[in-house]
Amino acid sequence: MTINIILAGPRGKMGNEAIKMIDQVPDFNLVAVIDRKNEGKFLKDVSEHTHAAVPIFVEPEECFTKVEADVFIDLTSPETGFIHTKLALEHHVRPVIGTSGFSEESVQELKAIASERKVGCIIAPNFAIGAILMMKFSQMAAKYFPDVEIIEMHHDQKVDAPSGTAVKTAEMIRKSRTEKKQGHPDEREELAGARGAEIDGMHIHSVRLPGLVAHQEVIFGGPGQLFTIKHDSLNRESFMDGIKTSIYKVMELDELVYGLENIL
Ligand SMILES: NC(=O)C1=CN([C@@H]2O[C@H](COP(=O)(O)OP(=O)(O)OC[C@H]3O[C@@H](n4cnc5c(N)ncnc54)[C@H](OP(=O)(O)O)[C@@H]3O)[C@@H](O)[C@H]2O)C=CC1
Ligand SMILES: O=C(O)C1=N[C@H](C(=O)O)C[C@H](O)C1
Repeated sequence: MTINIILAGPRGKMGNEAIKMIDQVPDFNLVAVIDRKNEGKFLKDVSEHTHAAVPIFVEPEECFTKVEADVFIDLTSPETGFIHTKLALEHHVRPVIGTSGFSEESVQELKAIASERKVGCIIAPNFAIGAILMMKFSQMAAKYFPDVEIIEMHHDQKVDAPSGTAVKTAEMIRKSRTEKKQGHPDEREELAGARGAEIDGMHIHSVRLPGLVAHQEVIFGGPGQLFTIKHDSLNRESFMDGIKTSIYKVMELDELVYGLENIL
């Protein structure tokens, strides 16, 4: 079985790691990349094993029109990722999307296109198995601890805040938590943003520092006790098993799945 893959964002931190992973899986074949820069006609030195040169496309539409592929991976930015995903679905190339920051409306719009065209698609705010468990355990804990604060910490090159993982965590917690406006009823921010972002009365705090990769703590509080669930991605290899699993799984789907927890 050979799965032909197009990847967008090859010069990025994740794109680079994903190319190494694709190269190591005998079933996977990188057939093209989409990049807003094209310094050479072909992608050089990306692979010790890819024998054919991999063409670089600056125009995504041209890429999907000219190149036959089974799966499309996006690791860029939310606006670009959304445009790419739409194009991939329209060309019947199954998207596996790691790019974070898609709005709920964007996900719903893509879901409708995927269903209408019967094309598999996976959007995963986090591909690390430990992060998925952190979200699942948080969902379980929220049934007993409705008071919760989410603290996500990332490298200082991250453009979107809060992280896709933090938003997904809050969405999953929402399913089991009795809705509650947390903190003192008269609470006020003396400095705008002091209490972080809010989803259904839960607060999300975003920390950005050099030295960090991707980390999240979900802290639950109850009378006389605290309960903390924590996950750390120490490098980008932590996301690769999830991408690999998604590439195989998306081949069997005919609709959009949002979140890796739904395919594991
Ligand atoms: N789902 C998951 O498990 C994970 C998801 N992510 C997400 O993946 C995405 C990429 O992360 P990361 O690799 O760290 O980021 P990087 O900034 O390192 O890489 C992003 C790449 O996308 C390119 N890009 C950005 N905007 C555009 C655009 N408008 N058109 C074309 N290319 C563009 C950049 O090009 P240029 O260099 O020219 O700016 C760059 O090469 C982010 O959304 C991040 O949150 C990250 C880690 C794990
Ligand atoms: O930008 C990152 O690095 C990461 N982004 C994703 C997110 O926004 O949740 C996943 C992971 O946290 C790393």
